[in-house]
Amino acid sequence: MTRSSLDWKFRSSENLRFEERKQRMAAINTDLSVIGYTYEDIQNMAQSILKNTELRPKIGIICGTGLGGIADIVENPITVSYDTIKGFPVSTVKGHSGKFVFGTIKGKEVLLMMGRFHYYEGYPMWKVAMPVRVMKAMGIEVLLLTNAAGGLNQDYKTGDIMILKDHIDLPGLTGECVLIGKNDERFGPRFVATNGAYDVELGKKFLQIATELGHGSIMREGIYIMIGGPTFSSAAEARVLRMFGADAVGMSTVPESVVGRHSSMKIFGVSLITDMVDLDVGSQFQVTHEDVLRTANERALILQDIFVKFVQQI
Ligand SMILES: O=P(O)(O)O[C@H]1O[C@H](CO)[C@@H](O)[C@H]1O
Ligand SMILES: Nc1nc2[nH]cnc2c(=O)[nH]1
Repeated sequence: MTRSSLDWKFRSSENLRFEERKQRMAAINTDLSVIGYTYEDIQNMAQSILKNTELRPKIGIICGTGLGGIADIVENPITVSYDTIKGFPVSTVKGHSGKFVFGTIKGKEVLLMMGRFHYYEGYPMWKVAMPVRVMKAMGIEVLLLTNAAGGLNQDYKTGDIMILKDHIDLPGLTGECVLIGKNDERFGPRFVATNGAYDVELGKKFLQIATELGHGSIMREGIYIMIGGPTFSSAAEARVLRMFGADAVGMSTVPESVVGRHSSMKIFGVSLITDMVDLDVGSQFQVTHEDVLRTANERALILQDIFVKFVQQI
């Protein structure tokens, strides 16, 4: 290689590095006022989805991992696949099929999200919960959140069903709150209280229905903590989460709950305890996504029975 071609190679790789550095700086200095979808984007998405149906449900359900079976109780379903909605993210996790389902449950109109978005999929936090704004724009007033979670409370068992009393937004506490960015007051206020986010009456109703159906012994009420994932917690980390006061851990729900609250929605949350988190440092037990899906599948019918009655009574 001649000296001049070597020079050229060196200079072009320097230029590349400079360009890369410039791009990185631009990303770091991203103007927060342009992050996210505008109010108009959200309205447009909502209107385009609603073109598929005459239904105008007020109850929205987000199905957790492996909990898409809730859709089996929907009568006359009309599905709208996420990939047909311009600007909508796509589901990438097994157990999240990636579509909206409109229909009725015992005559009551509902909208299901079969497939949510998680931070660990690579979506920025504001995108993870953006569909909640779309649901609000479609007329949803009551948001029912479901998830698969690991049990931290040692009194819990795999297969238990935990009604959320409260949550801990671990990403939010460490600077990844879903509401970071310029606030558009048409979505909700700049500052929003998140205490008391989970509707007490809805919680009581769910518990009562589950108990009447004979499932009282597996019902729990507790606190959900969100971690970013996709790693399941180490035993030492899980001990910290338990010390924080959490009863169950998962990688979702909290951003949706916060955005729902910001949008003045009534919120209910329920976790299926798909596995018990190992708190024993040194243990070789390794939970898998398949374990989570298996428990979700085993409890599908019970959750369906409870949801039929629950939705009827909202
Ligand atoms: O929270 P959902 O979506 O139910 O899923 C839970 O299950 C997955 C892990 O198996 C994680 O995504 C965790 O958050
Ligand atoms: N251990 C554990 N189990 C889960 N099941 C669903 N999510 C989780 C999680 O974050 N940790």
